[in-house]
Amino acid sequence: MKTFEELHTELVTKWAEKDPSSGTVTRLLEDGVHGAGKKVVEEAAEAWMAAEFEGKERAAVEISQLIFFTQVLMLAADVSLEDVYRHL
Ligand SMILES: N=c1c2ncn([C@@H]3O[C@H](COP(=O)(O)OP(=O)(O)OP(=O)(O)O)[C@@H](O)[C@H]3O)c2ncn1[C@@H]1O[C@H](COP(=O)(O)O)[C@@H](O)[C@H]1O
Repeated sequence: MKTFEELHTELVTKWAEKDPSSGTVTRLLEDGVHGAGKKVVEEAAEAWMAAEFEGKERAAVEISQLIFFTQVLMLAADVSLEDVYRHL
């Protein structure tokens, strides 16, 4: 288990190092902002459907994917946690 911030720190580090063992880094290099953005939209729809029709556990899984791909989009767009938190 990890928190939002812990996942973010891990992804930022792997992205900065262009860690070749990271599937996230590999995918981001291939797909960029466009690919990450499409995944956010896809996972948002899946999270909505799971929450409405599939119960709490499935909703939690899909929301975790939405969080992950939101963080991937942040990396792709060079948006930091501070950039986001400033607006909360
Ligand atoms: N939390 C995640 C995570 N959630 C989802 N995914 C990726 O997203 C995929 C799920 O997306 P989909 O359901 O759309 O699966 P898909 O069918 O393969 O995707 P498409 O065909 O749509 O492209 C998984 O197969 C993973 O590749 C994740 N990949 C990594 N993490 C975490 O990110 C960190 C870094 O991981 P690495 O990059 O693997 O080192 C670690 O803490 C991991 O636990």
